[in-house]
Amino acid sequence: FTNDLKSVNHIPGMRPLFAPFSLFGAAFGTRWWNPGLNWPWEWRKSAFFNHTHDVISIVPVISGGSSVYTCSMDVAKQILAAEGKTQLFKPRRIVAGLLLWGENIVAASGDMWKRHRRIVAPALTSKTYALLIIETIATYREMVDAEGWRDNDHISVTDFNRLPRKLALILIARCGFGLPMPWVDAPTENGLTFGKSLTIVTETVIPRLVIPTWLYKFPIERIRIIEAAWSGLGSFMHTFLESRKDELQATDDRQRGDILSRLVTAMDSVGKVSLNEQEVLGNIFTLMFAGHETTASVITATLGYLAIYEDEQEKAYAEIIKVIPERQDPTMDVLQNLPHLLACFHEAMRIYPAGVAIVRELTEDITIKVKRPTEEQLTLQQGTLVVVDMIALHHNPNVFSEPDVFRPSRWYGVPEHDISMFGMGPRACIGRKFSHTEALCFLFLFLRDWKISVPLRDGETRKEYEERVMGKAGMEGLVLGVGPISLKMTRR
Ligand code: HEM
Repeated sequence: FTNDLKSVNHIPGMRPLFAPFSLFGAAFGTRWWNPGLNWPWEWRKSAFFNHTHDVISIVPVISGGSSVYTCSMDVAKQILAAEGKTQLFKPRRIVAGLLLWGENIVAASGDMWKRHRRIVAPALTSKTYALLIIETIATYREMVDAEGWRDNDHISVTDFNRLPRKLALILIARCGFGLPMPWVDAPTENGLTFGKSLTIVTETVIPRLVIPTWLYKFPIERIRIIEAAWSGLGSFMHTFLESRKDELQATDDRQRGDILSRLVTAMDSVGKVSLNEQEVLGNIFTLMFAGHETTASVITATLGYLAIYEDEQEKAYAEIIKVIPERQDPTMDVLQNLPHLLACFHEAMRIYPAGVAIVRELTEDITIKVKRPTEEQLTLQQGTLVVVDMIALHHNPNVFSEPDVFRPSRWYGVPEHDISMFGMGPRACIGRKFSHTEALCFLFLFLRDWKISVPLRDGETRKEYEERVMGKAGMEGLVLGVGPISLKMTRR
């Protein structure tokens, strides 16, 4: 413990029994003696001594390694700017959940990361975004039919969160990989639909890591279903990849524009632009995780806030009907011309930054400048685990005034590369445009057709509702999201 304190330069902070990223830490939940997994949300105001400290340390007394956390934009930028040289590394134990299918862009470090990024980032092209708009419109219509909304003028939906989650998974599957995934799909031999298997797989990464393999032999229904979903999907993906390879070889059609065709093409290349089959699979699954829960969680939060703040909703509606008065469907030009709606999406993302933590291990000492509590230089030692706490950073009153207030106008005119919720430096998100296109297109269609409000309890004010419902956030799968929200919808 004394050595651990020394390794983090005695920076003040928490001294819990278990480290947050350790097995015991995660198992016990958030209590005063154990931060657990939800402390970044629950202690977002207090953890950094009410934001009077730019950095804190967490040094566990019983088990787990020590770490240094920051809630400062300046410090985060100083640390992440070092990426691409040699000073940062993604610890394998932290990204283990992302390695279940193979090496990939999110989990890799150093030269391996450069190779993956060089291939995967350019695989998202203008053709991908054009397809995404077409598919978002089609999927929205499928959803309206399947949910029975077409002939109703007044609708109440509980647990609205499941709808954007399903929409986003369908869209990344269809547009990224050409995978067949309708809103309502047919069951297969083992009773699991393709969509259901994919959903189970994306939701059970942590159980899959923790459950020992021998337990899969026992007749426990829940575990049997998890196993069936993982193995069924594994063999499906293998066959699917083989057939796409044959298709591409037969037609030499390398210009299809979906992400998978680009990745499969990299299997034929050599050196700095090549991937093997396991790496292609690894990237497919990683993009599916990174590309659906994040955007879905922010779409839900945006609608949750717009239902409470009706003035912001009316402003968004006015913007929508101004760009397309005849209720036509949106095009890319139209979607790029919705500054208020985009600002609403960014503000919901600031309050719930879906990517909660940027985690790196230092491969050499680095010296950073901090401002709080006093201006000084601080040396962080090689081997230190450094975490940018995205929740504390985006709720830091030194960066965002009145951070608890939903105020979209704070994002007007902010350049794209300053939208910090997508990360910073060379490893910032490659899916920003994908996420913007999908979210704006869906929000456009939804708000054009429906006026939304919230089901208040008797005598409850909107402010009280906001505290009761929007204050309850937590980890959903691998990302932060608002708890279940209900919406009342009235046809426009
Ligand atoms: C609201 C939506 C999203 C948010 C808030 C978000 C957030 C982030 C953040 C914070 C990072 C940096 C992580 C780090 O440095 O460790 C990141 C990286 C990444 N994101 Fe996103 N993301 C979103 C949507 C997407 C989508 C739609 C895709 C894919 C289609 C995607 C793919 C990726 C990938 C592949 C990386 C890793 C980049 C690298 O390491 O080089 N993300 N994202």
